[in-house]
Amino acid sequence: MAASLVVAVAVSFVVILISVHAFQLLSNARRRLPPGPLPLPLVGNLLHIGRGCPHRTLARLAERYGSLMSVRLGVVQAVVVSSADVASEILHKHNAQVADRPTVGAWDANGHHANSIIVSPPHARWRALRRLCATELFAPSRLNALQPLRQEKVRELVRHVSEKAALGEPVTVRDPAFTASMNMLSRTVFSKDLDSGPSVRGLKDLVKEGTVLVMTPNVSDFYPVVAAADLQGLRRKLTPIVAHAYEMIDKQIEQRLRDRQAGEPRKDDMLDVVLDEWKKEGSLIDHNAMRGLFTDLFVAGADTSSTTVEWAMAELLQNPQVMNKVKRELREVLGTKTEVEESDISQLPYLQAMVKEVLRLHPPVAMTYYRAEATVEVQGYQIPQGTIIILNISAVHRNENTWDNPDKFEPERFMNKEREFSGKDCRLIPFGGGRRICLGLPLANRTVHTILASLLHQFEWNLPEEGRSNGVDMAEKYGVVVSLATPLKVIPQKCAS
Ligand code: HEM
Repeated sequence: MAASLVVAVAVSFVVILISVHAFQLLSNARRRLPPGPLPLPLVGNLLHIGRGCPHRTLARLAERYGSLMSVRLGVVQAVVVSSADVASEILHKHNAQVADRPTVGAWDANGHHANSIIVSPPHARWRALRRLCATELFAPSRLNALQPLRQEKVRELVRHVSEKAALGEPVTVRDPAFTASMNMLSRTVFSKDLDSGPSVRGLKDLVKEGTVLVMTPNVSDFYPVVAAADLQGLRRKLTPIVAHAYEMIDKQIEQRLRDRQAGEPRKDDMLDVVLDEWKKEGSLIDHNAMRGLFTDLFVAGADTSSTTVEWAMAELLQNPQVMNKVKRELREVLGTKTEVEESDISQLPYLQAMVKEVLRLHPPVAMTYYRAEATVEVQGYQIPQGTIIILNISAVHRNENTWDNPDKFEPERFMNKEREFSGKDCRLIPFGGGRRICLGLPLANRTVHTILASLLHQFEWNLPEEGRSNGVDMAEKYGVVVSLATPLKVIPQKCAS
């Protein structure tokens, strides 16, 4: 009797599941969703996407289903954009309706979701913060004024590599590049290093551990009804990490307020500007918004820049003729000057073309995510309100309808071409586009070019023995950034001055 009851319940469950699924498929067809692989009950297309490098799997699926493709992530409806034309419709024509972000379960640790500029809905406080960033924090005049503080960090990087060169030891490129990017950012925000002394590993580890947790596929994001339960404990594990980051930021805020009271001169860095804004009557920026903004700048800023440096070195070692051309340009433009400064970058068109090509082939943020706040029509299909829009930057950058030899590393394709990262030209969008375009673009541009130019101008680079016979392992690892799966190790040799 009991056994037949269990069978009856199980059969009813399967019938309900199949009916709901069939109903969903029918209503998808009625809603004119873009085509896509057939979703399975409950898991949707998660099995199609797999766990390795989703930007690659989705690009392959798009070859079959089109550059606007439906996928279901668990029970969450999404569409994937894989061409410049469709990206342009999303980023230009409909951007006002699709500039929200999806909820990221783990990101709500310590209430960070409400404070984070990266995931905030595009409403009043987010707009106020973005305006402040564009007009003040990342304005050329402020970045120029803080340049000497960053230059000290470039010198420190060169000193570190020189020591390795003197010992004949290899450098694991991503490590000093990460430290330099993090410190250049920290100097721009707080006029000091946050990671000197015993906390060096502290800040670095916070960012690394935090990003791993955020990028772990999370049941909460695919089945929002169970999000509160935090079944994998990702939000719980991230909570002390965010709390620690907030604590570090609070210390900087408190110290600066004390300095102000003691009549210390202003530093006019990002912290000073944000504190001024906070004190204004009716300001939308409160203590939590400051914590959210500064935490997000470190999360978004350091790994992206250092990963770009590592990919660039990897491509240059695979393409010695490009390496020689960049070095020759540096010699011709800088002459006997050994130190590269941010103001030199505009005189180095081939270096800039090379960085563009690196960001085309290896965009560190391979996919970015939006959420439709209203139903929009794109390419004759409907994207219903609430749908997640995945912009597959990597697929757009390797689309063969846009690029000749899309997988080939050819910086020359950017020489004498007006192709900037502003998001206007959707063929090249490593910083995303529309209202949510990367906030740190102006600083990232300076950081990446200066670090790379310094490393290339001052050193010769050679692969260690095993790399010389096998070449660089260019396999990717997916995370908040897409990095080389095997960290790149190279032996520096100081150039004769
Ligand atoms: C090579 C370096 C970098 C790359 C490739 C990069 C790329 C991106 C991309 C693709 C997005 C998503 C844009 C979109 O959704 O349309 C983004 C967002 C963002 N980036 Fe960057 N980024 C870099 C460096 C930085 C730096 C240095 C900072 C800060 C100092 C920064 C801060 C941010 C922030 C705060 C957002 C979220 C903006 C929002 O949602 O309103 N990024 N970045």
